[in-house]
Amino acid sequence: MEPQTEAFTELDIHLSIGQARTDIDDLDLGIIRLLRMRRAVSQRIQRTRLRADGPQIDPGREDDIARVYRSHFGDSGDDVAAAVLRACRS
Ligand SMILES: O=C(O)C(=O)C[C@]1(C(=O)O)C=C[C@@H](O)C=C1
Repeated sequence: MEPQTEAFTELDIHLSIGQARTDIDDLDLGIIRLLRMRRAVSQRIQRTRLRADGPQIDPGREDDIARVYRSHFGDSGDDVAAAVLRACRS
């Protein structure tokens, strides 16, 4: 392979990874925005239960949520659900 062609290919790869990383950064900001909105709603529910002298946590509901994440991400869905639920605790 010609050195020039190889250099161009490397630049091409570098640019395309850079663009993809910009896309990922934008997507992460969207996920963070959604997660903050989710946390606000979740904390409202948790506080309502606590004010009524109920438990903060509803394990049955958390199992249902984990099942949904598992159906989308397989075994790692459990970890994703656990992280989401943890981030949304009061
Ligand atoms: O759905 C509820 O009852 C909530 O309190 C919300 C939520 C959640 O973040 O999804 C939070 C804590 C509970 O253990 C279960 C679920």
